[in-house]
Amino acid sequence: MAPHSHLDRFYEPHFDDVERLQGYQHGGFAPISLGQEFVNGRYKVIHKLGYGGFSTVWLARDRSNRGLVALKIMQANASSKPSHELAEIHIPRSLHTMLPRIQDLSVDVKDNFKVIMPSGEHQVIVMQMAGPSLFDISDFPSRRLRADLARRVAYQVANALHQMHGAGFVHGDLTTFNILFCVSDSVYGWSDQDVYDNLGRPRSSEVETRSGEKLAPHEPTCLVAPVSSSEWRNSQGVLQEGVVIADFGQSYFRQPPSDYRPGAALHCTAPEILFDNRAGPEADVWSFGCTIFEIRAGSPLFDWLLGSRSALVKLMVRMFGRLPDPWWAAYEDRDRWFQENGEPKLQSVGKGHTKRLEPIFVKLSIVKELRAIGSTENDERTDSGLGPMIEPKGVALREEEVQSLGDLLGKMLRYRPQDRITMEEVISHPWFTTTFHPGTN
Ligand SMILES: Nc1ncnc2c1ncn2[C@@H]1O[C@H](COP(=O)(O)OP(=O)(O)OP(=O)(O)O)[C@@H](O)[C@H]1O
Repeated sequence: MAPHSHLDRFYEPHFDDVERLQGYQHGGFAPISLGQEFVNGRYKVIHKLGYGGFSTVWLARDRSNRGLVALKIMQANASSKPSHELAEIHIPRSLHTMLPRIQDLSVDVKDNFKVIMPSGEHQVIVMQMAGPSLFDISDFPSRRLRADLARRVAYQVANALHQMHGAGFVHGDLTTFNILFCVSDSVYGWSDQDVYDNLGRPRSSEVETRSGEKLAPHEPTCLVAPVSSSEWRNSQGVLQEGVVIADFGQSYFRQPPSDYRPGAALHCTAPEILFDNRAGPEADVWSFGCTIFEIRAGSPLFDWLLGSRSALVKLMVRMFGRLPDPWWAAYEDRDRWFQENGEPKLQSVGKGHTKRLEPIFVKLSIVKELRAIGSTENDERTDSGLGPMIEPKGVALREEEVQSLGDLLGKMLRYRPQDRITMEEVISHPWFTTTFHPGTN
C-alpha cells in the first residue's frame, strides 16, 4: 500500500483560509500558538494576520510600549539564506533612512530576532502592524474598490515605486497580496479586548492525525485562521484609505545578489523573467501594470491560478500578439495554439455550404477587459455588507477612462523591457489625475 501523504496524515482543518499543514516540517513554518511569548515576554502573540509562501504573520503585543505589532515568522529554511534576510530586513530599513518621503508608503521594520524551535531556527521580523492586503479586501470575484479609492491607492504605490527605482531599489514581487491597507492610529493603542471586539476572536482548528498518532514537536497543535476580510471590511473607522508596500523578500539594491532567483507571483511575472530569468525595474513596471488592472477591476488581468508558465504565455499572446524573437521560438506550445504570425490557429466549423474556418479562440485586449468591468459581476451579492471602501455593484468604467487606462497599461505591458515606460512616465500619466465625469459614456 502506498504510504499516506503528509496531508492524509491529518484531518482537514475547519476552514480553508490558512497555511497548508505540509508547510510544518523541519525547516518549514514555526509551530506558533496564541499566547506564545518571545524575547523574555516582550512580545506576546494575540491574533493572526496572514501567511505567505515563506512565513506566518501574527498580531502581537509589544509589552515594552504596550503597542500592537506584526511578527513575521519566517520558515526556518528561508531564515538561513543571507540574501533573503538581507532583503526582508535591510531593504525596508534602508528605504526608510534613504528616502524619507517613502516612510508612509512602505512597511516599517522595527526589530528582528531569531528563535530556535523544533522546526529549526526562525527569523522573526517585527513590523508595523498593517491591515488586509488589496487582494484580501477585494475578495474576488464579487468586490472591487471604490473608483476614487482605486486610483488613489494605485497612485500611492506608483509614487513609492518611482522613489524606489530612482534610488536604485527593485521590489521584485509586486502584487495585490503585497500591498496592505494602513490601520488608523488609534488601533495601535487597542487593548486585547478591543482587538477581539473589532476584528473577532481568532478561529482555530485542532490538528489531529487520522491514525491517532501523536503530533511531532515541529507540528502545531492548532491551525489559526487570520482576521477575515469581512471583519476588516465591516470594522468601522479601523482602516485608513492609504496603503503600504510590504514583502521585500525579492527586493534588491542596484544589483541582484549572486544567489538571486526572480520570484514574482506567476500572474504578474514579466516576459523577460519567464524567458531570460532577468529581473529589474522594467519587470516591476510590468508587475505593477498587472496590479493596477487588478486594483481597478477587482479581478486579475491574467488568472491567479494559471498553474503553469505556458498557460500564462498563451494568455499573453492572445492579448498582445506574437512574442518577439527569440522568445517566440522558445515558447514550446506555440504550434499547438497559434499560427506563425501569432494569430490563433483556425479550425473548421459548420457543415456543407456553412463550412468555414474560425479561430480556435477569441483574441483578448486590455480595452475589452476594461469595458467588461462591472458588467460581469456576481448579481447575487447584496450592496449591504460590502463596506464603505467597495464600489456598488454593476458600475462600469466610462469610455473616457477605458481609453486612458488602456493607454497607460498598454505602455506598461510592452513585451520588450526597453520599450516599456518608466515609473517617471507612469506617475505623470493623466489616468491618475483626470476627473472622469459620470455620464460621458
Ligand atoms: N505588517 C503587516 N501587517 C499586517 N499583515 C501583514 C503584515 N505583513 C504581512 N501581513 C499579512 O501576511 C501575509 C503574508 O505576508 P508576506 O507576503 O510578507 O509573506 P511571505 O511569506 O513573504 O509571502 P510570499 O509568498 O508572498 O512571498 C500578507 O499577505 C498579509 O496578509
